[in-house]
Amino acid sequence: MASGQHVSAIKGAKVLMVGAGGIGCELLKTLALSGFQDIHIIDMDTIEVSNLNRQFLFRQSHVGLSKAKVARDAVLRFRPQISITPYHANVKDTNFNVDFFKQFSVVLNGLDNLDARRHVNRLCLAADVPLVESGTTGFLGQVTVHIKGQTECYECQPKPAPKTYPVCTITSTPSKFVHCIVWAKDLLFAKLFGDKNQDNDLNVRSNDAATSSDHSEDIFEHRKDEDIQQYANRIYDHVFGHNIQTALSNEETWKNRNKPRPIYVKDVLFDEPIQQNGNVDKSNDHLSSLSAMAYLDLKNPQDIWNLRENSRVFFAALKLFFSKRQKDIGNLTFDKDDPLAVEFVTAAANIRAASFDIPLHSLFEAKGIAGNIVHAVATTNAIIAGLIVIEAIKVLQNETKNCRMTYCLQHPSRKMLLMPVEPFEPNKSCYVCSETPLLLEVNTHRAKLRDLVEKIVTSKLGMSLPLITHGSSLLYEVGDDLEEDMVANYAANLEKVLSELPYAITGGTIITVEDLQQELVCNINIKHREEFDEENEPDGMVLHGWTPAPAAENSKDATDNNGASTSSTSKSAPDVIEDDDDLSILETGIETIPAGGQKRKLSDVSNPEPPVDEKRAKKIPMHPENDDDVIVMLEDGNDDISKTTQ
Ligand SMILES: Nc1ncnc2c1ncn2[C@@H]1O[C@H](COP(=O)(O)OP(=O)(O)OP(=O)(O)O)[C@@H](O)[C@H]1O
Ligand SMILES: [Zn+2]
Repeated sequence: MASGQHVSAIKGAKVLMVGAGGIGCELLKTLALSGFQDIHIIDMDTIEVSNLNRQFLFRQSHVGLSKAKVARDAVLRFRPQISITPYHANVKDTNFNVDFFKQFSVVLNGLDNLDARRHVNRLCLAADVPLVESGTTGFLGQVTVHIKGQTECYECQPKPAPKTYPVCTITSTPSKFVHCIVWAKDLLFAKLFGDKNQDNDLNVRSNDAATSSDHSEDIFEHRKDEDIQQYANRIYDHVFGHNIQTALSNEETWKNRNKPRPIYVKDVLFDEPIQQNGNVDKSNDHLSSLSAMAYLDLKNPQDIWNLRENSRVFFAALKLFFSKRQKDIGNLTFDKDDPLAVEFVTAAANIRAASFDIPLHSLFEAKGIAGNIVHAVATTNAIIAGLIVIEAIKVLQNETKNCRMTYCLQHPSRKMLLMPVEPFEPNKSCYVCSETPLLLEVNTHRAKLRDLVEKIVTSKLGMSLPLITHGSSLLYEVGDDLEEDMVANYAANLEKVLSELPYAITGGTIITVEDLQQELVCNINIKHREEFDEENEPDGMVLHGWTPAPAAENSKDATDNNGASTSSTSKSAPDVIEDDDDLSILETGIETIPAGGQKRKLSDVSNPEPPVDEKRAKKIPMHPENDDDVIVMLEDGNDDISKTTQ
């Protein structure tokens, strides 16, 4: 039962919700039913069919409409007296500035990507508004509370780095299906359909220079007037036959490994007239329905195709791309929502798997691995939304000491499914919420200002509207209202190496990087360094004191999820207490949390890396049930795992 104090805190609150997806729909409903009267919602998306299974405020007829607006209308139907203000917009838009944030009593995030989360964190710090942050991945979830000066900010702790694999495992010695998927998606698919100028390690290297396929770079080019089937055969024989044969010549590699088997078209489709493999004209012309499975009459995506079927899908998909989606070729990146791309990648991964004697997988499974998909669990979203509201109410009543970060586990640990943890104090060396300077090692005679802006300021520090100064001189700035000569001046600076800028950046220089919208200011100490390791330091510069986050959050920032992150899923499956059937769920209601509750943190739930601070090492024991089954990856730069529900 809510006390009078709760009621007035709730009624007087003006709340900003960011994200009206899986968590957001649950959250809006719970806020409305809890008595909140003034709710603002920002969401940039429109409703998709795939949202309907769990985003219960939306119906089929809403597909294509703004999530924020439809969510408002749906809730007003059962709470017509409250005020809900929707914004169909990106929270990074400049009109959502510090003044906009200042009007709210608390901000509640139901987002699905780090880029937006970091942005909101910074605005909340600048506006001094408490933030309740959340995320879910399948059965796992978390709610954390961030109050300026009192608790950690969202960026005080390192975020999980994307799971990566050694290049040689992918190109030469795969041992798991996921390696074949990465090869098919990031190398073969990218080579055939993506940007031709991108580096690509598809070709294996041979000890014998004469047979090295580095010489056959143009093998992947579709030659003018070449029949598509011939082209497809050539590619097939090259990547599954010739390249494997070449790899076999590196005998050292196979001393302690099973040798792969080269596979050629003639071995697999020996009795099939080649032309029948690609009667693509039967296929429907509508892009979204272009499907190799459809015209090969393969119906069940959960079937595991044999080598021959995979080969037929490979040819059909490749031919459909070249005959029906010619315009896309050269611009494609793998998209889990592109059925033809999924078919191609599944087939190619399976053929490679067959070559390396790795068990084949169904399209359904392959899509899950390739798209970093962890199936969403509506109940987790509902639990997390409830916890967000509980924490928000504590924040509104200034009961900061009672706030808890709560982790929702997949299996009970010590009879608990919900694990509350006392929030930590701000990290004194966090460059976002403290003023600790960063250190950048860079070759100031080689790196250009453009490198600094793109590799550090934008991608690592997550600044949208940066301004770079050295002493009192302005080196670079972004904005709509800049004068023409300034724009030209900054454009010229971008192309200059750091030591040749009008106000030279050299070893010992301190530059200031600022984001005007986020009101974030960072000082960066520059340290000149001559050499960088190409493999381990590909940026040619190293930033210290920065919280690493998944690379290039490019997809729907890209593609995806509500949150708890990727690789963490595999590493953080909580301990299963097998004999514990009668689980009890620890109540985390405002009244029931023991003051000074357990000070321990499931750092692995949100962070697969070892705890930075020894204090944090008191983790709840965990072990993945089966590491291989839950592996997910982020090579494509997606910051988070995506999820779907079947
Ligand atoms: N920068 C942003 N500004 C505004 N809204 C955002 C921003 N980034 C993400 N969102 C919103 O956050 C919500 C996250 O919800 P959710 O994780 O359920 O994703 P989804 O896109 O609805 O579903 P799925 O990714 O599983 O298909 C989405 O509705 C998305 O539009
Ligand atoms: Zn911080």
